[in-house]
Amino acid sequence: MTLSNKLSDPRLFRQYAYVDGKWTHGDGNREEAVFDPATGETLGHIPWLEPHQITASVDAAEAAFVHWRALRADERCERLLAWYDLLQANREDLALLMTLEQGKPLPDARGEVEYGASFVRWFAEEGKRTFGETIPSHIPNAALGTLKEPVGIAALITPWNFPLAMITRKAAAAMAAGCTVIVKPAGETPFSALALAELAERAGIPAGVFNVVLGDPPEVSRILCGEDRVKALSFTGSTRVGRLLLEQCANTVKRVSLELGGNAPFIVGPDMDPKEAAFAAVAAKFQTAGQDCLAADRILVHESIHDAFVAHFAERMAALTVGNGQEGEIDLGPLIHRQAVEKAAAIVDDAISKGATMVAGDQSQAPGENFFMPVLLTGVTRDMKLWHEESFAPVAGITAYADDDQVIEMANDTEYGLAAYLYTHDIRRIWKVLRALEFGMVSVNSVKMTGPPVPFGGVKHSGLGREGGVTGIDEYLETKYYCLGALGSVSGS
Ligand SMILES: NC(=O)c1ccc[n+]([C@@H]2O[C@H](COP(=O)([O-])OP(=O)(O)OC[C@H]3O[C@@H](n4cnc5c(N)ncnc54)[C@H](O)[C@@H]3O)[C@@H](O)[C@H]2O)c1
Ligand SMILES: N[C@@H](CC=O)C(=O)O
Repeated sequence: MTLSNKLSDPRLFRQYAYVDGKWTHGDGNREEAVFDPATGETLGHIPWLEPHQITASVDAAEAAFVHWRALRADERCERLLAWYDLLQANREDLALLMTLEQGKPLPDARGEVEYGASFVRWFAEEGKRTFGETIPSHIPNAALGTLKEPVGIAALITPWNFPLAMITRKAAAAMAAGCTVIVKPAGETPFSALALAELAERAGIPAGVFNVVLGDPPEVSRILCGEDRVKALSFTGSTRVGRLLLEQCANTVKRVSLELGGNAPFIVGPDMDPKEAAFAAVAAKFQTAGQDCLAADRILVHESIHDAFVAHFAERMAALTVGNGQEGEIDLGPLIHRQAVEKAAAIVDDAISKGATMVAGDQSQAPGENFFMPVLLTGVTRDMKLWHEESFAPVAGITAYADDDQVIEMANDTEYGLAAYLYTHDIRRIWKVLRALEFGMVSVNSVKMTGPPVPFGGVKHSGLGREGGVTGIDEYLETKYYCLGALGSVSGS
């Protein structure tokens, strides 16, 4: 059965790029296969656009910008809300597409569709609140103030782990601000992006406002980052590629937003119930099979409850089911590809060779070549890759600590600064640790921390800027200051 036959609406499965409102194939006959990571089956093919076709997407976005920015904010809001309604109405198909190309369990994929759609609704509304300000004038008979104006064309480059929400969190903000966008999704998961384009068209988003380009990643990004007409780049992905793109944007002095890697500490205080904390840590570590920028990568547990915590963690972890995300009650789907499995195995081997203890994680039970069974390691130390690198795999590492000062220092001992978790009910400890953590987001006694009202983003090498929340739209707005002089009757009010 082909993929389109599995969908209620077969037209949501597109194997073309989407430029200027047209489904487009590559002029050079280059293409890429897309696989189901659970089965290795080929789901379809996508074209790689040629350089002149990427430039044509910029032409289209430039032409569309003139009209899109001229709409009233409430007119853009109406179209974005129509898009939101279509995402909701097609939730099942979008979730199935996502599970097939990304591997995450269907309930998680449904959750991501909901999550991704929520950004469209949020920014549809926020677009109506891009207020400028009135500035009390220090210049005689002048009126001073600011206007908020769209920056122009935004290039949005996104990863495979959240194939839909990482696009809508950027695109909805940019489009609500009056910008036009060129999306370059990850080659592993293009079909969610293309379904978004199909639904954008049905929602009445004009041609050229939302474009999806496909191609060789370095080639596409070199063109988009080097294009002077592209005024903003928003990238979500690895720190390695983020650094590269930041350099590429230097010549054209673009607005750059970067949502990069994480290496989240999960700190458990001595006052915590070890079972409650261990169950929370399992949830924070294994979502999306550990392929999550918020994954609890370094679990730091007070020495007084360490052994009990490890026992509860192992018990909860043993109950996790691993398998094809389309089937039944699955907790963990496959990793995205075989290289990810090999990287996970190497990180585990490295930790064991440096003295970590493997409590659980029998890979002979893996249900396929892209699957990695959850691993629990104790005695993790700073010389191990598991401490410094984002494993992006279901590998949990636990380290004991002695006091708050030590755990703060340990938690901050990473180049990353995206998210941190803190589990304790001691308000003094909460305040002290929360303030001392060098992370953009700190979640206290809660695994869930994200959503549309939240300013999502990191410090240090985890990125630049914030997405979502009331400030997320600012990434796509310029502030224009005005001074209206010689007004005669106006004084400095
Ligand atoms: N901070 C966040 O909000 C957030 C959210 C999701 C994922 N991430 C991060 O994303 C990473 C995982 O995603 P990934 O493996 O897709 O990341 P990646 O950096 O390999 O790829 C991200 C995007 O960049 C493109 N790309 C890859 N190599 C490129 C190159 N040399 N030049 C130009 N473009 C290139 C890819 O095609 C993809 O579209 C993790 O580090 C994760 O933490 C961060
Ligand atoms: N889970 C994150 C994405 C990171 O990979 C989010 O909620 O945005």
